Amino acid sequence: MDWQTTADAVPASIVTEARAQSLAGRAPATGAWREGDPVGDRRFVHVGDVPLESGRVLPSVRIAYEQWGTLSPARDNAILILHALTGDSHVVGAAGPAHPSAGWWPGIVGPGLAIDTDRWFVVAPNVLGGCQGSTGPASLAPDRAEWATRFPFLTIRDQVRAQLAFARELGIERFAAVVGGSMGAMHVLEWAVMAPEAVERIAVLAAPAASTADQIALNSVQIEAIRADPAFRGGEFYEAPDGEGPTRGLALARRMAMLNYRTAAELNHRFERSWQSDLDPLGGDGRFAVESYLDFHGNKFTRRFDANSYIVLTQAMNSHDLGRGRGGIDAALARIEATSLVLGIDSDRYFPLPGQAEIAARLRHSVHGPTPVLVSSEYGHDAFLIEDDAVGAALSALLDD
Ligand SMILES: CC(=O)SCCNC(=O)CCNC(=O)[C@H](O)C(C)(C)COP(=O)(O)OP(=O)(O)OC[C@H]1O[C@@H](n2cnc3c(N)ncnc32)[C@H](O)[C@@H]1OP(=O)(O)O
Ligand SMILES: N[C@@H](CCO)C(=O)O
Repeated sequence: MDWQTTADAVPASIVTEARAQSLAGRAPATGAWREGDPVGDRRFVHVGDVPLESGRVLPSVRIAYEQWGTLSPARDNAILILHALTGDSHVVGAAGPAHPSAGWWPGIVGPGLAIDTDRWFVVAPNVLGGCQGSTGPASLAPDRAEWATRFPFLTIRDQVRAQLAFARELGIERFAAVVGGSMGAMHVLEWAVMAPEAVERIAVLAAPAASTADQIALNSVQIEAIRADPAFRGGEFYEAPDGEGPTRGLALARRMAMLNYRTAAELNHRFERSWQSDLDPLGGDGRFAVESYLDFHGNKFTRRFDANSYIVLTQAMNSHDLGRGRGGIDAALARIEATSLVLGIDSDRYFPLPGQAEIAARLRHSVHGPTPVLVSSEYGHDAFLIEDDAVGAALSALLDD
């Protein structure tokens, strides 16, 4: 199938009754993109049924994506970018009616940047289970009602299987590079093992070879924060009579996650002990600036994300184990043939450096030898989204190899 002609914007006429009500003014129960919403730069491909590791089959899967640059006649200049937990296909570009947030990697992808769109054809799909256009819990199942709690448990490998089908639909047999940070890097590792013939280079930024007990624990309390919100209704909140979704639980999960993504040093340095209001501590509400910062990010997040999607994607991250069924992590890493970049951040308390050191030590074709490229940053895990100079230089070295 021709990649240019498979892109089909969902017709505006496909508007569910529930969505029509929310468009008519009722508060939306989810921050997910839904049929009938503005499409913006999104394109869609239908990849059919996706068989899952669990033995179930997810039918009629749709993948949303965006693209930049021009695919060469030989189709040999494509780069696949895979986003982190709460990212989406909007890697670069403005916020607007179709995109609640501006692009998340504007300093890395674009003309003249590390991933130079004058040279490379860049394509970025929204992950399976996500909520910005790809099939996920807020999408309509074949019976035209939301999947909600009927949506299956997904693994990182299930999501990569959908991405492989997506690449086939685009007609791209081999990527010059598959690049991702955090959850996206878990997908990158699986690409390198599941489809070595389709991957020339990989960039693994700030992720482990397998989620550790500590990481699973940090993730699981966030899931529980969502489930404890009465408005979660066991996951069946899309048709709630009052239109309310589990925004309190989702915002709390995001606040907790932000503490994994940033560092004590940054928060202490940036906010000190300052109060949010000039009136504090004498007549204000006792709120510290750092609390306000977390509230801000928690609340903003609920406007762009779906609580069921957050659970599905977090569980997928917990499932991550490159060595499962492959004789262990070392054996799986030894199978990787791609030219590789592994990057870690010295202050990352979510996916700490030893996780990347384990990967780098086992890869045979690393552009920087047996240790990860080290990014020194105060920002912690989120540094892969913020430290454009260091991350860009490492990516340039990989792509010039
Ligand atoms: C790979 C992916 O795709 S992940 C998706 C991208 N990630 C996200 O969007 C996560 C949410 N965003 C973030 O975590 C960050 O904005 C990053 C990582 C993208 C960039 O980090 P930074 O540039 O350091 O932004 P920072 O965390 O300081 O947030 C800035 C916001 O906090 C607000 N803020 C700062 N202090 C306070 C405070 N005391 N009270 C309330 N709000 C505050 C600012 O007004 C600013 O608002 P804006 O986003 O509307 O401009
Ligand atoms: N800020 C990133 C961190 C997770 O990698 C996100 O929200 O997806």
